[in-house]
Amino acid sequence: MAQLNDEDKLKLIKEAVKSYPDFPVAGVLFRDLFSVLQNPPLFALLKELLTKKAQEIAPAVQSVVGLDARGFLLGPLIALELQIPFVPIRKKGKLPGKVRSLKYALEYGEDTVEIQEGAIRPGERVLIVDDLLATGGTLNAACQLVEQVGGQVVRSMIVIELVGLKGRAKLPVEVTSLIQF
Ligand SMILES: O=P(O)(O)OC[C@H]1O[C@H](OP(=O)(O)OP(=O)(O)O)[C@H](O)[C@@H]1O
Ligand SMILES: Nc1ncnc2[nH]cnc12
Repeated sequence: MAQLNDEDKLKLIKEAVKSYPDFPVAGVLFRDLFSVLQNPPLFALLKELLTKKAQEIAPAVQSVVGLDARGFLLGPLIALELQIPFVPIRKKGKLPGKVRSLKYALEYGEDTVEIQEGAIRPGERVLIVDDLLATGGTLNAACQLVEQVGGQVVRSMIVIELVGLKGRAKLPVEVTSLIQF
């Protein structure tokens, strides 16, 4: 795969994302990144592209924040490669110690996400990573939470952007997506 350019690599990754109509509810076309992770050469390409992109869009970033749950599959790969801390944002009730919480609206209903106090130093330059951007509610809540504990969100990055849902319009920070549907 060494002779492929980045565009070719992204095309292969996009082709490997399996789509499931009407999951988890009728009317949703579910885009499943796990089908890429189940293919080691493609997973390696994804890791390479994410790390390269992170260095490009967020120079001097000091920590990577990943979102529960699928952001935990990607964020640590980047953080380890860049030798900076990985910090999780989890759904309510999963993180020990003192936490800061934020409730946010979903398409239907609401959810709460949390971060550990002290996980990010004041003024720290943060890159937020997740697998997918749909309505933008989750990523927007994550940006707010990082700012509330004193961090500075310099950029966010996701693998899959569902363009039709216009999630990026909801975000206070620029978002970079590798592939778009
Ligand atoms: O842009 P939004 O409309 O907020 O949707 C995007 C979020 O939805 C999915 O997570 P989900 O909440 O399904 O959790 P999971 O990763 O635990 O499956 C996805 O991994 C994003 O985090
Ligand atoms: N269509 C979708 N596919 C996968 N994950 C999602 N999270 C929110 N919408 C999604």
